[in-house]
Amino acid sequence: MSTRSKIPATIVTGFLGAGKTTLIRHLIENAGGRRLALIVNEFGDVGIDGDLLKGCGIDTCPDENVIELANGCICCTVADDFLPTMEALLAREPRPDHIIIETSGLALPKPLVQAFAWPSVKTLATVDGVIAVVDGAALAEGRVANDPEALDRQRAADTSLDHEAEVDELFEDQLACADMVIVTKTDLLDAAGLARAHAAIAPELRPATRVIEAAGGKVDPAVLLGIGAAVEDDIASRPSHHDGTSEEEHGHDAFASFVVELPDGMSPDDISRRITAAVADHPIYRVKGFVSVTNKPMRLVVQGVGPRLQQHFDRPWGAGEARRSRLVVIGAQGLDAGAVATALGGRTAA
Ligand SMILES: Nc1nc2c(ncn2[C@@H]2O[C@H](COP(=O)(O)OP(=O)(O)OP(=O)(O)O)[C@@H](O)[C@H]2O)c(=O)[nH]1
Repeated sequence: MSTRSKIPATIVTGFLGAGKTTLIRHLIENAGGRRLALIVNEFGDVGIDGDLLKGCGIDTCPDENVIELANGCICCTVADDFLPTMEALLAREPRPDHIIIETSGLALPKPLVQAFAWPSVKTLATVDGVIAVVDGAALAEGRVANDPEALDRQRAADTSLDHEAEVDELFEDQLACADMVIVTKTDLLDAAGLARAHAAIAPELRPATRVIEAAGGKVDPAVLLGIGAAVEDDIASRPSHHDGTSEEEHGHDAFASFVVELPDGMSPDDISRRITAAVADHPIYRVKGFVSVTNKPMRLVVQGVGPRLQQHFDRPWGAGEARRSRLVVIGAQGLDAGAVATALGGRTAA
């Protein structure tokens, strides 16, 4: 048994586009000297979130402390990807003070918590808390995280699948596992919208779960870290729709993901118009990526969550960096990659 104290780890879960990366970015920037290590998992195989979290220029969170796991959903690859990564991280000197794990928006948090009961991890680390991030604006509009009309069109086209049930179950699992819930995007909400968002999550919460509101991910790290829940010892009190199911039955088959490569010369307005049209016509939950705009030295970050779209230039393209324009698209199973790529004015990347 190690005489050293266990390293606390915080699992940040939440549906696609809820605001996990934004919350973690603020946390890194305000970590107050704590040495943080991040494990970032994405459903698609292009690491957008990891890239956004790297290069934040904070000494206590250098790039090598941001580890990307982009081979699919972390909850399905626990033994192959997550455990070896954790073991390597726990062997590092100096040890991190705290580990933050951002799951993909489609991940179930519980299998990840269970990994902390593995002997190689249990003696060295503990789950300090599970934080579920929920999209307050989407909840206020009466959608968990998706566009109900697009889903209805999809269901009409494919009656064998119940995508809404999959999304709802995932949402409920993420909330039922949480020690703390962050209701994001409150800057977009009035008091009535905020009340609707709270009402939508209330039935899913365990009695002790704290709910915090946030705009722009601004939550004091002292609130997020140090919950001390030792979640791996309390797993039985966190019900899941997927208890007793195998990895194949987690329901990720209900989702599709691909990358669209855009040609040079598209303007931010072109891209915005095209994404808006594609989201209106196809069951797309999430679009995100980096775009090279002609004659602009800066990289354009494109973020779509359901019908809501944001763009900003984040940093100059590096000297030796290929200026590629690539968007990750995540949607319901059966999403027509070719048709979406055409609607976006590009082609699917190999
Ligand atoms: N207006 C507003 N936008 C927000 C807020 N938090 C996040 N966003 C935006 O929502 C979009 C998604 O935010 P992310 O932080 O990338 O969400 P995520 O949960 O990490 O997304 P995935 O990893 O793809 O599941 C981005 O365009 C953010 O700028 C907020 O508090 N207010």
